[in-house]
Amino acid sequence: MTNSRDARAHAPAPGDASTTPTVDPRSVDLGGIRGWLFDLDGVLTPTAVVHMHAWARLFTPFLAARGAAPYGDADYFAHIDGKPRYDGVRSLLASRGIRLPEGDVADPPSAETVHGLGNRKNAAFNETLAEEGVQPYPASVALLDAIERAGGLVAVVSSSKNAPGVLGAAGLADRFEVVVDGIVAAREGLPGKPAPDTFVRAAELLGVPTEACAVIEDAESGVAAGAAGPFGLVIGVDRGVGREVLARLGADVVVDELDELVPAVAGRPGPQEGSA
Ligand SMILES: O=P(O)(O)OC[C@H]1O[C@@H](O)[C@H](O)[C@@H](O)[C@@H]1O
Repeated sequence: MTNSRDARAHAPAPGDASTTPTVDPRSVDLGGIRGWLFDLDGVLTPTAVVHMHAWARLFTPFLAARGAAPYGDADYFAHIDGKPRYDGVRSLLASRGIRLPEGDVADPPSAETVHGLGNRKNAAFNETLAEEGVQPYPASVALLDAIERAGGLVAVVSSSKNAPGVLGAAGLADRFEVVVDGIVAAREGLPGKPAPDTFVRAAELLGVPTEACAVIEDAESGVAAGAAGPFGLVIGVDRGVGREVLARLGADVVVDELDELVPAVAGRPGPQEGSA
């Protein structure tokens, strides 16, 4: 998929130091937006934290045993957040100059391979999810409700192969016409975030041109993916990455909670059309 940033004149290039101030969520112009592409973990559900803790359970003892620089939350945001599972492992290992054999998806969690480590983290993630369950962010559900009332179309775009389980546990499975997750991406050979391809695919499945879609993301890799594609709007949700970082990476609007966008969605003139 080509990088078609040129279609979006309103956001700074990723890494551009001259950050343009983001737009006020209450007055953002949503006139052209008909499709809404939601990230899952950290946007719809608080499961980014579950992922974060599971990664820490993996990498804290792993790095200590190798005498490498200790693992911290900053590592999650910089190297792992929002990326597909094994890409997260590769990025973190690269940050410490550690090379491991790739192994295979069937590797047991005890294997000292890229896939073994990813599988170890996944076991920790599923353990926590089963113990604690998951409730969606109420403010995100409020935005979903407003979009539905306005006739917009919604999709989930997640790097996670656990997305169906998380959506089901959160009671959100029936809310989405389209889900492009880690399973779909692997099946279709789509590169994960920060590449824009999974978002582009979701727009295509919704039947809405990318220029009429908004990308909603909390992760650096996810906002970068939105900024790398020809999307109408990139909305950053600040769950810890920081407003400035999200804006610098290309978020046009940054919110603390998604219900900040409800007035703008509700104030739209007339119902939205279903497809392109
Ligand atoms: O659940 P999976 O398939 O291991 O996916 C991993 C990733 O899924 C993403 O949705 C999270 O934002 C990441 O931080 C996480 O590492």
